[in-house]
Amino acid sequence: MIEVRNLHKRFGAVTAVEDVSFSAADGVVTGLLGPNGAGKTTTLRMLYTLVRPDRGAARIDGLDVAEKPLEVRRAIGVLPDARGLYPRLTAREHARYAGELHGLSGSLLDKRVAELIELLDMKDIADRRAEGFSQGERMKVALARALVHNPRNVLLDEPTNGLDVMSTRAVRTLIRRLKEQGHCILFSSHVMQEVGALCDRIVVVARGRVVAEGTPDELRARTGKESLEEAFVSVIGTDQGLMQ
Ligand SMILES: Nc1ncnc2c1ncn2[C@@H]1O[C@H](COP(=O)(O)OP(=O)(O)OP(=O)(O)O)[C@@H](O)[C@H]1O
Repeated sequence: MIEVRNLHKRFGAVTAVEDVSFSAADGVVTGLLGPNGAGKTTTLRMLYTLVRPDRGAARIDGLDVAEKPLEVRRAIGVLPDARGLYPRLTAREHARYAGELHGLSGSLLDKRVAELIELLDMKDIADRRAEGFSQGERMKVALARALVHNPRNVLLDEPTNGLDVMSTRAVRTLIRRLKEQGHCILFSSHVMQEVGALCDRIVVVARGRVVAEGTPDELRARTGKESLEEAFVSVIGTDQGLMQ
């Protein structure tokens, strides 16, 4: 469960996030949708304790991100915007290393890593070094690393960015599975089709502010638009940066 209340963050003269509030419940896929520069990544970075909010608060499973950063990090799995892999480690070694950092070991870790390799369809790359991996392969490794400790809350920054159709489908299937298992999933995207295909609730952000929030049906009803696409354009005021 993620609760964000009145978050603010400035970088010098740039206000990246201005009074952002929303909640993301367990067993629900919540999408943070907005054009480039809207403040999605900065919001996620505050949630995963990389950036300290100037004002406001965020809680993950009741833990305040500024007061309990270590506990928060244990309760979340993060796919950050920079996927940085170690070129000399294999896909399996990446997942194992992340698991060890979370205190997993022995047969429990072996089993979990094998499960993720199966789930993410990574068998053919599992024991290859990451050097030279394609974008989709890198994404799968980063996802395995994010999920190895079976975190209750999963934060994904643009998880399907640059993926082909098959890899996008694999990521969508994984997200649906996590939802069925009761995880809280928050993902950011600037692609409205992606958010429309996956999300139960959508938080629309533009220029650092939440401009609309609700289920796809609620957003359509509120704007009086038949398609979700038209509803988004209506709340943001432009379709710039929201189409793939
Ligand atoms: N470390 C930083 N220093 C200075 N400005 C920053 C920093 N991080 C973000 N910003 C600025 O804050 C604003 C919001 O950026 P952010 O990355 O949060 O947007 P976003 O919605 O994730 O965009 P995108 O879809 O392009 O990733 C932008 O104007 C960006 O240039």
